[in-house]
Amino acid sequence: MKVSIIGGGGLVGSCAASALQYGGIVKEIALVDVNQDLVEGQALDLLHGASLTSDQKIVAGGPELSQDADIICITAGLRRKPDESRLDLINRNVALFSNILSDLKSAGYKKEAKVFVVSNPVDVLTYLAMKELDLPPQQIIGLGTVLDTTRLRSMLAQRIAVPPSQVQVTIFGEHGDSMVPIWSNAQIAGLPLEKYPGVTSQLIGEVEKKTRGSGAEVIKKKGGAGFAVGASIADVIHTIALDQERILPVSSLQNGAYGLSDVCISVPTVVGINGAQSHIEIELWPKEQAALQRSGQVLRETINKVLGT
Ligand SMILES: NC(=O)C1=CN([C@@H]2O[C@H](COP(=O)(O)OP(=O)(O)OC[C@H]3O[C@@H](n4cnc5c(N)ncnc54)[C@H](O)[C@@H]3O)[C@@H](O)[C@H]2O)C=CC1
Ligand SMILES: CC(=O)C(=O)O
Repeated sequence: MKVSIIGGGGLVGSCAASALQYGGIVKEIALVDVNQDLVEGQALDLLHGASLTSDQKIVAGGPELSQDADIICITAGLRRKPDESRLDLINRNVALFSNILSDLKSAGYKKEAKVFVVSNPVDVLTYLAMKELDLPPQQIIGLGTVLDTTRLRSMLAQRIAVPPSQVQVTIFGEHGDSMVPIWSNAQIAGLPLEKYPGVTSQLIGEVEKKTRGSGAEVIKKKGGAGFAVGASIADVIHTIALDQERILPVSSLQNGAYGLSDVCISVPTVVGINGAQSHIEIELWPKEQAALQRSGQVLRETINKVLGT
């Protein structure tokens, strides 16, 4: 299993590469970036730790490194400014992303390749990749609300002093302001969240607010997300590589579940070796269902505005 990371010289791409190195599951990590010195430096730094981590091949270079990749992860992009919404970023990022897709098409890629989009605004760029690349839609996946979901679980766990892995709550919708935390099915170790000792609606509201503001808070304090997004990327890549068919809130093209269609957005998705294999539809509270529809509309309107499709 070979993974190429386009934007691998940057913060997100290099943190993803480091998480993949510790994971030890993929055999080859190829870092691609327009900043040649930076990407060579990142690859060298990873290589220096190889004898302590795993026996992976680590290389750096240009778009040709994606030709034989099984998963092409795109993290290249401009960062969000602290006061800028992720959707505002699209005007600056769409041209850059289109160039990357053109480079990919010129260099060539495997027909079984999975293209995994992380650059923001991730849902819109996932849709653009799906339109531009000659691949089945299920092979195009966006990170979607995987990062938001781990942020929510981890911070809720800290507030109520339980292990983060025992918190079950998922965010659907846009990776952005209209994200929809699904509290109707939330559990702690299989127990209903609302009955768990110490959980109040005020606490839930506070953790939700903190999660919505997490991206901006991290940008303000350290320039951008790195470790958590790197771990999130590695989690999705390992799920594909091991064909685990785990249910993850990745972004993918919708074809009717939850009344959503012709938009890439996060809903629970079975992820395996074929990519985003199917969507799982569950009953939501009416206000959650309505919020998800609104989130889909936000993305559709943006796609109409900036891509004209
Ligand atoms: N979906 C998500 O959950 C998250 C998405 N992001 C997004 O990830 C993107 C990258 O963020 P950072 O790594 O912090 O930025 P960064 O500035 O550290 O890295 C971006 C890298 O992309 C490279 N690059 C630019 N144009 C390129 C091209 N045509 N081909 C190859 N490489 C190219 C740059 O040289 C740079 O090394 C941003 O769009 C950011 O908003 C960041 C965090 C979370
Ligand atoms: C930058 C971004 O999208 C995040 O940290 O959530």
